[in-house]
Amino acid sequence: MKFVLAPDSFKESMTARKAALAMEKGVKAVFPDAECVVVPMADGGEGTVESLVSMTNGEMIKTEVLGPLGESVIAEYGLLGEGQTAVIEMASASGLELIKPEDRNPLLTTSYGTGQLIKHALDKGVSRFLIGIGGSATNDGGAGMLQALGVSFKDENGKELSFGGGPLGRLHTIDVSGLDERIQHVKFEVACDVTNPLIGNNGASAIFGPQKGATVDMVHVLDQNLSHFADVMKEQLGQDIAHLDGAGAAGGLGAGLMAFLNAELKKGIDLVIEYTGLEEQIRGADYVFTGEGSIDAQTLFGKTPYGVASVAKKYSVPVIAFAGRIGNGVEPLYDNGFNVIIGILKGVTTLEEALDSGEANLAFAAENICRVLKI
Ligand SMILES: Nc1ncnc2c1ncn2[C@@H]1O[C@H](COP(=O)(O)OP(=O)(O)OP(=O)(O)O)[C@@H](O)[C@H]1O
Ligand SMILES: O=C(O)[C@H](O)CO
Repeated sequence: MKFVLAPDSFKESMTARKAALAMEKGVKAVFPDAECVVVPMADGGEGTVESLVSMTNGEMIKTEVLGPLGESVIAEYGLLGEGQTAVIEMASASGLELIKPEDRNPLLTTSYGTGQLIKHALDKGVSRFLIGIGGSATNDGGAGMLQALGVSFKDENGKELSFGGGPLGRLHTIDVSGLDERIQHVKFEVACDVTNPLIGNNGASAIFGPQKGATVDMVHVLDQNLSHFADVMKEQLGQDIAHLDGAGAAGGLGAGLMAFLNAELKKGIDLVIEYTGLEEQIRGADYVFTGEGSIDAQTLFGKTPYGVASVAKKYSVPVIAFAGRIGNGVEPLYDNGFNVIIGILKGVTTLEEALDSGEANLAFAAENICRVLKI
């Protein structure tokens, strides 16, 4: 009997790998000879690097880069087991969590450190990048990342623009002649957390500017600046990306990646499914176990267990989903590949206790499900 164990992390309780191993423990208690394939999942956001690195026996690489305010930070990225693919979460170098709330200012913050991570991985000889974008402190259209890779953004006096979403309003000339030439030979795939366009009422500045410290006036300036950036890109590079889905992700880093690095933006979960080879594992499996901290009405909108269940549905493999918390509105999941949704708690406890006992509770729930399967 073959089980594919493909949960996401249970936030603040266990990583995806720990959750998968807890499931394995439960399965083995009932079916000691079962084949268990552990596939720690993620949706392109937090935990993606860790899951893909552990799945492929890759390595984590740490390096010093410039943080969002130009300070020095130690960021990390993953090199997958085959040695050809780098997996980078932009938030590691340019994330909101790196700055104290009172210091957040998207007029000043830069994505430069993300570009330095890309450069570091190019030096290791990779030919493919998976970049998770979101959770950024920045609103610079990816200009900082591009500066780190050799692109020059000049004002009308020929002076290089300083960092941040503020100076972009003075952009006059884009010079791509210094762009790292290795870029032409590598493929960029981007796991995007949102589909917002670059500018306008639904754009990067209006929707995500405030969480990065922008006041109402700053949002206005930032939006105008990104709009100017888009005009210059259109005029000088022939790239019209301002209204494309995802161009506004991570303060417009989505736009910069598409326009300059020819990157393809995809849903994070779809990329993780592809990179983990989940589909090949599920084909021919008897059961798929998935799960996440919370399974609720949002799960249907592209969350990890939904992605896993969609693949299983294609091959008619039954799916059992485990959750710490089951919210309202999960019924549509039963028509979308989920056969069963199980809450793992044994009884009423505090959240703290529940989070602490996650692995034991999940293993016990998985064991009990297997006991049902065995009847
Ligand atoms: N072991 C657990 N037992 C009980 N509840 C849990 C457990 N682990 C997580 N949770 C609940 O799930 C919540 C986190 O949900 P989840 O892991 O799905 O993250 P999310 O932020 O909802 O989703 P995403 O990571 O996709 O944005 C926690 O706040 C907690 O309420
Ligand atoms: O970083 C951000 O701006 C948000 O997570 C949306 O991508």
